Amino acid sequence: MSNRLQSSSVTHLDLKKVTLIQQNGHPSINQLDLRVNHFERVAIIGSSGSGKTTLLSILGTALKPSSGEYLVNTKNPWSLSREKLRQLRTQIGFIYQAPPLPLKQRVITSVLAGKLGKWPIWKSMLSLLYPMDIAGPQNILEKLKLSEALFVRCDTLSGGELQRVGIARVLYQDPELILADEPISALDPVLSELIIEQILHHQQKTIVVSLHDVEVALKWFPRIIGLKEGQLQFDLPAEEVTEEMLAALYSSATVA
Ligand SMILES: Nc1ncnc2c1ncn2[C@@H]1O[C@H](COP(=O)(O)OP(=O)(O)OP(=O)(O)O)[C@@H](O)[C@H]1O
Repeated sequence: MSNRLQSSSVTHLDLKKVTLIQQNGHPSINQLDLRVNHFERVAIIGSSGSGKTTLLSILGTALKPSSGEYLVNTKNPWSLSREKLRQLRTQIGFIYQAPPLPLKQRVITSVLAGKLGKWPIWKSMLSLLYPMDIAGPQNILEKLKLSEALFVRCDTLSGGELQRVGIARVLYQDPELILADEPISALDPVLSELIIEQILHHQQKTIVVSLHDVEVALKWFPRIIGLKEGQLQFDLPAEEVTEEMLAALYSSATVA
């Protein structure tokens, strides 16, 4: 069996009436039905607080639904053994708005950490002390216009540079599912386009990205999900999203 089709492979994702209630009793995601198919490219748009990060966190198994069902390849990840869930998570890469990188760490170590879940323990431990691969991270950082940062410490980088280190780490991880939360929030328009292109570069991945930049979403993603108050406002091919739909999505009027 090929490496890409192990039992931990991520082929499709299903949310069935999923609700996520926060500690304050507020539902960030409310009765959401959604299916994401293998190798799909999906952009989630919606105003601040509409639930984009929460939805991505559920898809990435960082948050467990309060009710409803989340299935990865027809299996509930929360019913898997600890080891199976760990294996599944090695196939999920999460790109954060502000990546939680140890600031004293060198960039190369932070990028190599993308493989920690996939390498044997001895190699992972050694890579924290001595880079086990230089060409791999260098190659990815070059594509993200950050090759000069390979050996510098993360605390010497700007917010946009740090954001790209977080992206490099996930690209180095080479997961089957990429979830990206506002991956271009700290980048200028030229870099934003380049980075989105790099994230989408590999055809054999399922990619779900939240974006505030609607133009970028419509230009690069064939499927657009409009989220409002934790519910689907629309789920359409990009070419069918109209100005009126966008105006309603970002208006303060509440969901009926
Ligand atoms: N830990 C938490 N405790 C309580 N409420 C939370 C928590 N995290 C998020 N929320 C609330 O859940 C809702 C959805 O938040 P979420 O971060 O998913 O939105 P978002 O669409 O990603 O917002 P943004 O575009 O500003 O990043 C918001 O009302 C937010 O205040």
